[in-house]
Amino acid sequence: MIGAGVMGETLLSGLVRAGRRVDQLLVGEKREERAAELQERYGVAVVSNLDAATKADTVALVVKPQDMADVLAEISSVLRPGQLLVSLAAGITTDFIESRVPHGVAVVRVMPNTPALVDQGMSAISAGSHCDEEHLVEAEALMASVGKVVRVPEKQQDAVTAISGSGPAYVFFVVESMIEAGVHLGLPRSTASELVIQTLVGSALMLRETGEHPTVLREQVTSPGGTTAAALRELEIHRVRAAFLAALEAARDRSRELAGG
Ligand SMILES: NC(=O)C1=CN([C@@H]2O[C@H](COP(=O)(O)OP(=O)(O)OC[C@H]3O[C@@H](n4cnc5c(N)ncnc54)[C@H](OP(=O)(O)O)[C@@H]3O)[C@@H](O)[C@H]2O)C=CC1
Ligand SMILES: O=C(O)[C@@H]1CCC=N1
Repeated sequence: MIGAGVMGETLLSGLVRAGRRVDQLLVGEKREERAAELQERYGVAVVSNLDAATKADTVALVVKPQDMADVLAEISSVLRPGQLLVSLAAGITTDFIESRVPHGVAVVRVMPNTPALVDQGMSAISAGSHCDEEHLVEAEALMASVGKVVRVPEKQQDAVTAISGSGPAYVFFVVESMIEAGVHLGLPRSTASELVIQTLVGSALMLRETGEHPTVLREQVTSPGGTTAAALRELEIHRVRAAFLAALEAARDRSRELAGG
């Protein structure tokens, strides 16, 4: 693994929880303090990027999109055909990577998300042009250590990034907003937090376990002339639905821009 920040460490911790042998993992990390932290926390060997790329059959690239070109320039000379590069970077296309590494290196683009930290991640994967089924299965197995995995055509990855990649942030934003509103209504902050978090978890499980359309579930809560109808009217007046559409379009567009630096 090259790049062990928020997402890299999330994946690393998941691999360790899933029982991957730590002696088969290598992390490329330059900062000494961070290297020591990772070594102590997971017992994983922290090496140079070149070392990691030389020794590993599969290299997960978990650096920021803006650092990807530099990292590829650094490791390209030791990469070989058949080796698998799994990129978790937003916006970076398989073309971008393939044009910077030796011909025949297999590339898989992945869009993960942070609920991977509690093994409830959502990853979408897409094959590059030198990728066979075995490479895809390998990338799938990697991401399945931390949650659910789907295959998508690469042209959908910017939209996926806007939905599930960035999605946890929108959910946390809604949670924050509801807790603050609860405090405004006079609830102690701890009570408001507990109510909101359990409501979120319960609603999420209902969606998954009933398989019902969210509209049906929302209608079940909305008694005629009641409290929910009054609240939803305000959300419509404040154009929350339109705001979500604009927000997701902005995220998709930013993903498209990122490969350009
Ligand atoms: N956070 C998220 O929710 C998600 C992130 N992603 C993708 O994951 C990638 C990483 O994001 P995130 O973890 O949030 O970002 P972070 O900034 O937390 O992590 C990036 C890491 O890469 C390291 N790094 C930078 N340059 C190099 C280098 N040359 N060699 C080795 N390591 C290097 C950084 O080290 P240092 O701090 O020392 O510079 C840092 O630890 C991004 O491409 C992002 O698009 C995808 C989906 C979700
Ligand atoms: O904000 C970002 O760019 C990254 C990609 C998806 C989630 N975090």
